[in-house]
Amino acid sequence: MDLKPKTGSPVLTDPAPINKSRLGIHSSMLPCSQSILTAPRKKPIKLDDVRSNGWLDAMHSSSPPRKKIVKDFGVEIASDDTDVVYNSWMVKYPSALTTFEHILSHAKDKKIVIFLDYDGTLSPIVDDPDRAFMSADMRAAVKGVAEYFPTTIISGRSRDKVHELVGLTELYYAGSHGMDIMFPLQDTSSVHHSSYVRSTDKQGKEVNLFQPAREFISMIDEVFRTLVDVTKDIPGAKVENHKFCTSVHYRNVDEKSWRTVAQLVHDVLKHYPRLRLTHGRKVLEVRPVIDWDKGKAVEFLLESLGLSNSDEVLPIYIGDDRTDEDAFKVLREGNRGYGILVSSIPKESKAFLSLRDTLEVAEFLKNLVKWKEQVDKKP
Ligand SMILES: O=P(O)(O)OC[C@H]1O[C@H](O[C@H]2O[C@H](CO)[C@@H](O)[C@H](O)[C@H]2O)[C@H](O)[C@@H](O)[C@@H]1O
Repeated sequence: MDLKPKTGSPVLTDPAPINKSRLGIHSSMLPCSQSILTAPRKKPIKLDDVRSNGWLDAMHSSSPPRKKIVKDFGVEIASDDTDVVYNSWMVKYPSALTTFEHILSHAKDKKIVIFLDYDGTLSPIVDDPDRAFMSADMRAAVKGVAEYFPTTIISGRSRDKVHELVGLTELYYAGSHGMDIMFPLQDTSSVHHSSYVRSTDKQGKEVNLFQPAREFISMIDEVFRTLVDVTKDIPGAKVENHKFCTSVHYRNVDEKSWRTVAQLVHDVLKHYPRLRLTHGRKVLEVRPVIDWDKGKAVEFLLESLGLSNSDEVLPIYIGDDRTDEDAFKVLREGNRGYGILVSSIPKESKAFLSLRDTLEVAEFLKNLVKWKEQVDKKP
């Protein structure tokens, strides 16, 4: 895998907009038989102006309100009918709760491995990123699955921050969109990466640390400080430093100023050809131009944990964000496991299944635990 930083202009990779004609197309939910949906991607665009390069459009479509989604289907639908739209979308992305038995039939004789995104998956989206807490019920559900199945949280946040928010020691953490992975010491001779080092975790236990963007730490810190400075007069703008990437939030910025935010970030990035921009939920994410994302992190972890044999292992990845699409894609294209999209609105995705919100995520995790307890009880 090529981990060398590439140079060139930052390129936006926005997902395809929702295509009404795709609604209602039934696809089998079997990982091995479902056709691959290749969302058309925008061509790389030179970053000159945030309106012409698509940044603003992407900002408006990020985490859109329900009304806007309905409009995007190209038809005027009374709000009561949005459930009809959601239900037809679910033909393509069935609920992981109602198809639970089906998932289990694929899990038979296989080891389930769980990957969980944090924001929007384990904690509901809230205005203040510092107050995105998990409920006690969710924490218990995550603790439960981690007791039975190898479980990793893969977040855009820094590893330390997401560990602090989740507060559990019995699982693994990958921060900065998978660019900072801590995993247990074991025989790593099968791992084809040399970029991991020995380290110790918070409990003083020896672990492996994989940080493919290590050389970018000081650059990210510099950009973080610049972004804080240039956005300081924009009410509501918030910049976070995640060590290997940095985020500029505009959720609490007046929509009239979104263009200014985008232009400021764009102007800073012009000086950093080795950094690129991606879009999250009302957040602009600046990260190194390296061939690494949540999908690569999933592959790396499966390999590092000795779980890469797809005949014996069933990975399940649950996430809500555009960055989770990279992981869904890896599972779909590798014909293994299930990507589960958390969304209460219809959204084009590479996931196989869906869950409506964090409450359904907790229910799904608890169902897995109940099932495993029953299986283990059987003589
Ligand atoms: O990969 P994730 O764990 O989903 O992290 C992605 C981003 O999540 C956070 O921002 C999002 O959640 C906030 C709290 O609900 C919300 O206020 C914000 O609008 C969302 O974009 C986090 O703050 C970002 O840094 C992460 O990149």
